[in-house]
Amino acid sequence: MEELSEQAVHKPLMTFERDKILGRGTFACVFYGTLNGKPVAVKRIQLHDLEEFIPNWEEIAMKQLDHENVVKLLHVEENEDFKFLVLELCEATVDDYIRRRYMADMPSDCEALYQMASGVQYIHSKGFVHRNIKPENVLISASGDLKIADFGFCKPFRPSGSFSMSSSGPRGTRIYSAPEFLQLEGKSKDDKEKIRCDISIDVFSLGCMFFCYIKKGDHPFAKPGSPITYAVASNIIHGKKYLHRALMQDHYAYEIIDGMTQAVPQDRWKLDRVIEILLLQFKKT
Ligand SMILES: Nc1ncnc2c1ncn2[C@@H]1O[C@H](COP(=O)(O)OP(=O)(O)OP(=O)(O)O)[C@@H](O)[C@H]1O
Repeated sequence: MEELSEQAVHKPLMTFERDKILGRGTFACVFYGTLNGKPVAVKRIQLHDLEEFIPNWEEIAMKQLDHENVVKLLHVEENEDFKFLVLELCEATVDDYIRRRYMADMPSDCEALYQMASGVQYIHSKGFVHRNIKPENVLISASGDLKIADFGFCKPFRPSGSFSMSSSGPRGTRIYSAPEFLQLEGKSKDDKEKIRCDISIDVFSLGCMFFCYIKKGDHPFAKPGSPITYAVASNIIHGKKYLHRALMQDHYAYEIIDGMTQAVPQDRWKLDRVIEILLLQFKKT
């Protein structure tokens, strides 16, 4: 009895405001809230959207992650209907920034790319592949730091770096997905299970994002000046890249983005190399 009351005293106090929605995703709604009186973001996930016999990798991964460029999970609660992930509060997404909806001071482009690459490299170092890197899933903190978020689609990978695609294929927007990932669409569950992908699918998505970040919304697989449409996914599959039409070849990021968006996974740059070059560039400026 005494133990119970002690637990009750120490249980963190979480609140959230139903009318203060910070964002919505396919499976969750994120509210402004507090944890022990401090401002936080509360991601509310309907329990029936979580598959019963499949581990909840979002929660498992986030509990293990602690890095300045990864959104921190502070607390988890559950009731009959919902799971609540209490997250460090951020101000906006990279999508808001590239669409010019977020106008606060930001780090230099080079530092921003470095931060995003460091976050993804850390996630890989902990044995997880994110699989949904896109501008909506990188958050901006009040101090202007970039943080990788939304681990709803992440998975652990084997020491070889590979993982099976099982029932999954691209989710939501497909314009940041690697070609091998897009090619899973329409395949049967059995065929998907035979296909192994590796962590370089995150590198591909991050490379596309780097370009969008620098060019404020353009895409390396979209014809410059034309709207980013479904044609992008087809261009990714067929290797139609328009990097040289939109970025000078002597721009420090040209070679990096080109290396990260190679069609063949084995040819794609590793994040160590990306980070090394960004650091050198960063020191020059
Ligand atoms: N920690 C946070 N601070 C502020 N806003 C946040 C935070 N986490 C999420 N958001 C907002 O909520 C939106 C949806 O969150 P999230 O991407 O985690 O949901 P989801 O349902 O998993 O999305 P998806 O459809 O990409 O799978 C984000 O794009 C962002 O606008």
